[in-house]
Amino acid sequence: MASSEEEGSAEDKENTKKRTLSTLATAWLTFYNIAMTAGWLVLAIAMARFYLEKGTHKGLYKSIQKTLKFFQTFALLELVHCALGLVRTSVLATGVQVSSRIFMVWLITNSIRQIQNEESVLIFLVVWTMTEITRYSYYTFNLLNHLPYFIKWARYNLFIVLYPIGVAGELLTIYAALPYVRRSGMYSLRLPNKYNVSFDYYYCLLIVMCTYIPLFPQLYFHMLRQRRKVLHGEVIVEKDE
Ligand SMILES: CCCCCCCCCCCCC[C@@H](O)CC(=O)SCCNC(=O)CCNC(=O)[C@H](O)C(C)(C)COP(=O)(O)OP(=O)(O)OC[C@H]1O[C@@H](n2cnc3c(N)ncnc32)[C@H](O)[C@@H]1OP(=O)(O)O
Repeated sequence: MASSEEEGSAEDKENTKKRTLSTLATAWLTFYNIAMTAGWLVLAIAMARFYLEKGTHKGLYKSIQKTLKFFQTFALLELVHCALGLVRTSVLATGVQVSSRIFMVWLITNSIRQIQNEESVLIFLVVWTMTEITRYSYYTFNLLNHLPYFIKWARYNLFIVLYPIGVAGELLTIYAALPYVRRSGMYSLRLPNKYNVSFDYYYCLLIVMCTYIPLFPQLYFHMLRQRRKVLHGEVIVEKDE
């Protein structure tokens, strides 16, 4: 049987391990959030400079695409943070949010050059940039225990208008892509083929557009609940947590 001294030292070791892990997690998250805030700030400055110099949004996507692809893809780490339990966040909401962004960047805007100059692309780019600068700076200052109220306010109020505008920009962009996808048959597999499988990217896009109808309200109401919790101190139990 272990003596109470041995039990005490095992408990101490366990506590030290937990503290080290929590310090490492906080250090990593602080680094991650600072890097992401900086990345989206770089994007904001690049977009503003492009517009001031050229006086048009045409060509803007091409000029910022590398930075956008890098930082938006880096956000896949948010799923890892959830999976490892580093953040107390909704896995479902994070999964939908991140996958739809990756989808928009890689499988729509990056893949279909003809739509890159659409106004709708500018809309979601501006909205995403405003959202992410606010969100990541909120997380950073929160971790450092120095959260200015205006950042907290912005994080839990701006989304009320930015979310619907961003979603409208995304849906209009997918809609603009439809004729090009239909004409080119891109990412589609027609029968007959050796796998005996058919896939039509055009119909896939129509389905993705339809999935916004049930999924977007879920995200929006999730954020409204977070808002009530953070700004008004209400205790809320999330179903998937
Ligand atoms: C394969 C094809 C798929 C296609 C699917 C199509 C379906 C599409 C449906 C709709 C898509 C929406 C599209 C979207 O791209 C549109 C826009 O973004 S428009 C712009 C406006 N957007 C927003 O405002 C985004 C809002 N969303 C979010 O903030 C998050 O992504 C979300 C996951 C939705 C919510 O975040 P969360 O649940 O994490 O809430 P909190 O921020 O309050 O955080 C909860 C706690 O976790 C801590 N946390 C989270 N992350 C971090 C971090 N990185 N570092 C440190 N701490 C973190 C946070 O502080 C909270 O902790 P505590 O409770 O202790 O304070």
